[in-house]
Amino acid sequence: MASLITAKAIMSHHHVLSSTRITTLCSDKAIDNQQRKTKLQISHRFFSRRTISAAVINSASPVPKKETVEDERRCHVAWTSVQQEKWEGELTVQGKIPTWLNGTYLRNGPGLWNIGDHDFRHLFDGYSTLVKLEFDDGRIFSGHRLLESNAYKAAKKHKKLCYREFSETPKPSRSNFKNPFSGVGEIVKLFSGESLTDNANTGVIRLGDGRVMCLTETQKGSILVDHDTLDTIGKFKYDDGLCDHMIHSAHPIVTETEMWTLIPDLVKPGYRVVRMEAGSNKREVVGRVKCRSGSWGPGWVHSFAVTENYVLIPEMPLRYSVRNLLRAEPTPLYKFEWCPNDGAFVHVMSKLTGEIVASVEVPAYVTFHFINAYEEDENGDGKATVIIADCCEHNADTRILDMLRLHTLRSSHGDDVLPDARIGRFRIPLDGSKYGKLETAVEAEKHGRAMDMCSINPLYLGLKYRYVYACGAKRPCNFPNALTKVDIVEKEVKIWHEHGIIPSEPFFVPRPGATHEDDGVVISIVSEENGGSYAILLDGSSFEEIARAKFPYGLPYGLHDVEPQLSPPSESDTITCTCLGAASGSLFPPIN
Ligand SMILES: CC1=C(/C=C/C(C)=C/C=C/C(C)=C/C=C/C=C(C)/C=C/C=O)C(C)(C)CCC1
Ligand SMILES: [Fe+2]
Repeated sequence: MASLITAKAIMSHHHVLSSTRITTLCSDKAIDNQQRKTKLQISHRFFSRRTISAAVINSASPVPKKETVEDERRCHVAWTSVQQEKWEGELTVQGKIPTWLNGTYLRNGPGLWNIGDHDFRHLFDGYSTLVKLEFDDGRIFSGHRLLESNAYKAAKKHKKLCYREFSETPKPSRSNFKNPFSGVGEIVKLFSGESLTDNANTGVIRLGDGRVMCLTETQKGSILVDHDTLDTIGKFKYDDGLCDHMIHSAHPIVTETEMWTLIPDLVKPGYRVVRMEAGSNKREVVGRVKCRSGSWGPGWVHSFAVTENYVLIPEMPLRYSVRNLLRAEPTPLYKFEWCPNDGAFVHVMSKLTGEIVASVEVPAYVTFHFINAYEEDENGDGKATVIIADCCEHNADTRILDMLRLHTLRSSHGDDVLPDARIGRFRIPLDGSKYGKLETAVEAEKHGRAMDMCSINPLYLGLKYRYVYACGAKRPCNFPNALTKVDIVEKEVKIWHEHGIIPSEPFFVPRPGATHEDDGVVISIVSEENGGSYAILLDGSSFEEIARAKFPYGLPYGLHDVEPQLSPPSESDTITCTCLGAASGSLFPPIN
């Protein structure tokens, strides 16, 4: 590892370094003695200083004013593109990293929101940027790197958008402007997946066989990376005929032995539930569920949940819309439409047989991230009677999607504009009842009425659990600005916050040998108001700071860390934690 780390690099970031220090963009001047030996790895070609033109995204939105470079300077570093393609170096640690914490933490997210003079609209449009924290005997070696997706490479080459991103559509070429058949061509390109992006900016997983993959919601955006160098290895080639369906959940559920995911069917609205063995590239269809609502498209499935024996398939009233997928200009709900009158549902499929064992109507909901789910045996006879599934629920309010427009995020004036969210708890009876319940698990005021980007102790995946780590808020805010630990049994919340910060998804790493669910550390990367960034380690139990390590530059907000990937614990097993080695070592089964 040391040899890889020797190429430490420095960058000057115009948000980090004040004019009294280094003022040039992407300068190769040394920042301090330790970094003087470093080698710069910067690509100037692609990153330009520019005027930011904030675009109008829909008729319902007011016309945003044009931003200037000065505006961008003033905007939070969380919403500012990285200034170079890659960096690698050692961070100076304040505090003490636990000696058992060895291995690599990975985070994925959009980190570059402009090509030449064109600025993207939405947080989810940005090009995937991986960040790593390599914990080695109390030291942290870090780095970031843009993912070499075809979408990013083409944009870099042609200095323009070439694929359909979340809210952005490439402009038709001049020759196509007057071509009456170009619309048909666009439909073909969309349905063949050709025009869709492979910008895998959403999640990162480690498969049971050790391969590390970045993901977005297009299947072609499944890209293998080297977790050490952050090099892009190439496309993950699914060895099955299921790619025809183009889209899948961005959050598969991965264990040491298998991977589960959902593939929505846009033509015959429904979902395929698929399973892939560790070491294989072939997914098998375990079962299919038909949508219950009469709407044209299936509900959006960004994520879903599993228990020991079941897969939960959410059918949200926020539905894929083929019409909106095709539009050149984004609608208020981008590729989706809101159809609450057609009902909201949750389906439960047996992992073993693929049979649907429950399909219930529930109150309308909007969720992107399921937290966890488990089976409950209310009669005590060993037979599950109900499924509990928790998610970050946005009070059935779709405004959150539009709140994540870059213009809105960048023009924060201290107003309290973040719509409320809560931990939504589904109770799904397995007795054939028609209806399920959706309740608030913990009074939302306690976590600042913000709740998203969640994680749990990965050893409790699919099992009864007690603690949720997530981003919450200290109001007023326009984005979650605090880390929270929620005890969903005692209904208590701990908050960690510093003025002006935007923390990324907290990632819980259990301590080897732990006997309590919250015995471990929580890792997050924080973007600061002054343009800086640091990695933070909190104690999983007290939720107090253990250590932090400052980056020599500011990092933008990131979406997700590597997903949990542990075998469910059994009484006699010693479990090796494999969160990319984030906590290498042996863990004993947790005690409930
Ligand atoms: C929807 C289609 C696509 C893209 C989908 C993508 C990139 C979805 C990403 C969703 C994410 C990152 C959701 C995160 C939500 C976080 C929230 C709500 C945080 C709230 C904080 O308060 C394409 C792949 C472009 C193709 C067609 C369809
Ligand atoms: Fe996500």
